[in-house]
Amino acid sequence: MITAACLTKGSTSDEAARYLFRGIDAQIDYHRIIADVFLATANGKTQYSVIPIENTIDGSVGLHTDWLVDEVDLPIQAEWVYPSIQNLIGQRAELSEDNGELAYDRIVKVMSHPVAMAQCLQYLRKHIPHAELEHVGSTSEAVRIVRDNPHRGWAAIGQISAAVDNDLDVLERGVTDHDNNFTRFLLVGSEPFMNGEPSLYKTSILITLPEDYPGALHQVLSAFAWRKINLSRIESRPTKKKLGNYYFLIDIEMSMDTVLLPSAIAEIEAIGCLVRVLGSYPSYKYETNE
Ligand SMILES: O=C(O)C(=O)C[C@]1(C(=O)O)C=C[C@@H](O)C=C1
Repeated sequence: MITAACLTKGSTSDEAARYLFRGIDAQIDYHRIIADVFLATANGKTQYSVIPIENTIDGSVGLHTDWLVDEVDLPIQAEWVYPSIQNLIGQRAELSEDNGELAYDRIVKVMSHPVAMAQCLQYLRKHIPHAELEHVGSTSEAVRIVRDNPHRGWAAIGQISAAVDNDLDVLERGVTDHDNNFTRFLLVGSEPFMNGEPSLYKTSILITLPEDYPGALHQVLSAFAWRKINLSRIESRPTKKKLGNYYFLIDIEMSMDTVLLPSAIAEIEAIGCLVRVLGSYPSYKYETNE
């Protein structure tokens, strides 16, 4: 059996974890905030942590990236994408007109995870502009708070499974501002992970450029370019040491066990860059039978 830490039961992370672990005997250990999800594995309580890292609409999740890079030393062992379908959840009887139609004006507060909320901002602005928006640790926590506070005009943005588990109604389905909304998740931990045939292998590295070296980033990229190594993402994040200082996170579409990649990294180190390998791992596509 494998063990994995994840955000609260009924969250998008929970559904995504169950998808990755399908067919595997896995025990999921739930936590209210992402710091505790990381720490469960860092402190040896679970083998893995399930981390949402990037969303189609809202982009990279900065806080989670910073934890991965600065706070723990847990290699990435897999990545996968999972659809992020958000719904407006609450008590239908309390929040609808006599004819059963949703009464947006009765909703005084909407709660959700900041990333889930960000995926629905245009919807909220259009239909419930008067409501207070409140961020909580996960979408499922938002649903639970709404359940525990009936008759106050509160609603949550979250998963259908959380509505069912908490005896609440799905007031409106699919309220994200764009279709095809997916979240990319990472599985981090010290042991390799495989479940089925990955669509490709990736390696993620963190690069700190030497100071006062004009064209350093250009040289880094050219080490990959002339070897025809495909990069799928490059992102800069502040080092938090000095305004204007950044490190670069690069996702490479290649496993570390090739001759090419270690030689590219050696070339980058030779110009004075610091390179940290965050993991070399299988990448899984989302496949549905529907
Ligand atoms: O709150 C949840 O349901 C989560 O799993 C968190 C989270 C995130 O942090 O990115 C994960 C995916 C969703 O797209 C929105 C929120």
